[in-house]
Formats: sequence, C-alpha cells, structure tokens
Amino acid sequence: MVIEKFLDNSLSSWMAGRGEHSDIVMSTRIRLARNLTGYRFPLAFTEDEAHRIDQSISATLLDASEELQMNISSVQIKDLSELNRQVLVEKHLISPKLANSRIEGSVLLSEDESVSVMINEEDHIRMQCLFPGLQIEEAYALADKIDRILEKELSYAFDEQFGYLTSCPTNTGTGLRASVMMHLPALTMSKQMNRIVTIISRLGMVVRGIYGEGSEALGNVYQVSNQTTLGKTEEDILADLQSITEQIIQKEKEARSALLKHSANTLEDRLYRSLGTLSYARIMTTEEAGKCLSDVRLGIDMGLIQDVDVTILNECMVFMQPGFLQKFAGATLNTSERDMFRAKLIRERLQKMGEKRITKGEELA
Ligand SMILES: Nc1ncnc2c1ncn2[C@@H]1O[C@H](COP(=O)(O)OP(=O)(O)OP(=O)(O)O)[C@@H](O)[C@H]1O
Repeated sequence: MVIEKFLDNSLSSWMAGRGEHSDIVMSTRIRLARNLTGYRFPLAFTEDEAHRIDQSISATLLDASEELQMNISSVQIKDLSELNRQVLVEKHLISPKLANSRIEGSVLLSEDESVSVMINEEDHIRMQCLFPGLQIEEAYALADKIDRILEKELSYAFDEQFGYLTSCPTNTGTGLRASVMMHLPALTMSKQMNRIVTIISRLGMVVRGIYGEGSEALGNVYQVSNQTTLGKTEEDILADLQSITEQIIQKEKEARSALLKHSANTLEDRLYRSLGTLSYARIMTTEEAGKCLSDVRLGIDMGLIQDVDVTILNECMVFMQPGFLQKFAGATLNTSERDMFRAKLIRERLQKMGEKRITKGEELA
C-alpha cells in the first residue's frame, strides 16, 4: 500500500537535510490556506460537498504532478487506522484536526514528504512546503507554484478587499503562515526565552511548541511564525520572519559563546551526561529524551561532541513519540511501557551508529 512508505520511516528527507543555519534553524514551513467558491466552508458543509471538494482538488493536484515534477500520492484519511493517523501527525504531515476529523478528507504527499496538501481540514485546502534549515524564500516559491497551478483550474474564494477568505478570520488575507522551527537551547538555559517571546509577539509573530498550536517546546525546539496575515503582503510577511529569525539566530549564537566562555567545563559535562543517558538509560520519558537530545545536538553544533550524526537525533525526536513507538512495537503500549521502549530504541539507534563507527575505524586501520 502506498501509505506504508510514509509510515515506515520516521525521518522525512526535509528533516535529514542541512539547509542554511541548520545548527539553529531545523526547518522552514510555508502554509497556505485556500477555499473554493460554490461550496460552504468545512465548518458548515455537507458530506456531499466534502466529497466533491475532495475529488476535485485531488484530481487537479494529481494531474499537476508532471508540471510540478513530483511524484504525488493521495491518501484518504478514513482509510487509515487511528495509529497510522497519529504517525502522520508526529511526522508533521497532517494536523491533529484532520487526523480526528469525521468528514471526508485526504492528504496529498510528495514522495520526499516536503509537500503535503490537506483537503477539508479547517479550510478546503491547507498546503504546506517543508524545507531543511532556513529557506523561507525557497519554500514559499514552491508553495506559490503549487498555488498558481491550482488557481488556474479551481475557483478560489477571494475578496478584492479582504484577500483569500478562510474559516478563521486570523488566516484571511494572504492565508499564509510562514514558520521556522528553531533549536534554542542556550537562550533557554540562560533564561532569556520569556523575554524573547514577549518581544517577538510585539512584532506580530507567535512562538509555539514543536507540534504547533497548543504544544509545548519539547527539547528546546520552538516554532516562530507570523501571527497576522491580513493587511500585509506575502513579501512583507516573509521579510519580517527572515529578519526576526536572523536576529534570534544571532542571540542564540551569543548565548552559546557566553556559555562556552563562562562555563565550558560544566556545559561539556552536562552534554556528555545527556549522551550517556541516551546511550544507557532503561526508562525515558518524552520530556527527558527531548532534553537529552537537545543537549547532544548542542554538543554537536558547538563542536564539543563528535562522532554522533545529527540526523539520528532528528530521527529519535520523531520515533520517540507515542504513535511511532507503538507502530514499531506492533502493540498498544501504556505510558510506562512506552518509556521503556523509547529508551530501548534510542539506545539501539546510538549503538548501531557506534558499531558503524568502529567498522569504519577498523577499515582505516
Ligand atoms: N518550520 C516548521 N518545520 C516543521 N514543522 C513545522 C514547522 N512549522 C510548523 N510545523 C508543523 O506544522 C503543524 C501545524 O502547525 P501550526 O498549528 O502552528 O500551524 P497551522 O495549522 O498552519 O496554523 P493555524 O493555527 O493557523 O491553523 C505542526 O505539526 C507543526 O509542528
């Protein structure tokens, strides 16, 4: 089944890539919200409308595969088990809202998982493009290309005064949410995050956790995105995010240098302790795993820890989530079973990498 290839691997290629500033910016996301004319919005539409919308958008996008030079697969949400839906949420490919939805909806995914188009979520169309590192313009260029192709064939709900019409007024206008996922351990350790969040929100941006609205900042990973979409052009929104991101990068770099200057030994000890915990612990909560993975990532990015591949940490960050754990275990696990299985998987993953390192060393010897 086509969906299996998206479910079996916890690491999407955009998570493995190393775009610009990837020591701090893990990924960039552009999301566009669109609706069609002639149908009620998802809050009020009928099942028949939902079905026709799904068919029409899916067919248009699948037809565009060649023009986009992309291999696109369509997945009906109702065909997925609850666990498989959860796994797609954990990979950031669908939202919890679509996963839990009872109306007909689907997701269209590009083979490398950098493009995901949700149909009949909060709006008829929610398309997202994900790129590694800081690549706001690149991600927007792709989203815009897909949008133009769809707009040629479909009639979008658009108002001359307000712009693109959406279910929630906060998305009306451009329908654009541009965001960066940032790893900010030094700003967190030096207790500067609260101040930074306050400043960012005054500048019309919002800071969310790793899984978007309502989620916590697990592993010192924060998502920064634009708050408003009305009254601004796409270019303004992108330029503002670029500028704020660059300033946060600078602040995080300064905080890292300060840590190194004033407490290098304590820092190195903490980072290696975390590597030890990940390598040997038998029970691990999501929170502890997030903290340790963040420490090791910081160690790698600061050149204090060598020989650990950062993509393994990205992979662990996804497969330590409840859905993935249960998929790998092939069984339903309660909280304490998950904590044990999480520790086991992370341990084994790091061990495997260690073995590869030894083999490589032996080959060289
Ligand atoms: N830069 C990013 N890199 C990777 N994933 C991201 C990034 N930004 C957001 N996401 C993921 O996208 C999903 C949706 O995020 P969020 O709820 O913030 O946005 P949204 O659904 O587009 O917004 P809205 O609140 O307007 O409906 C979450 O899983 C989140 O982790």
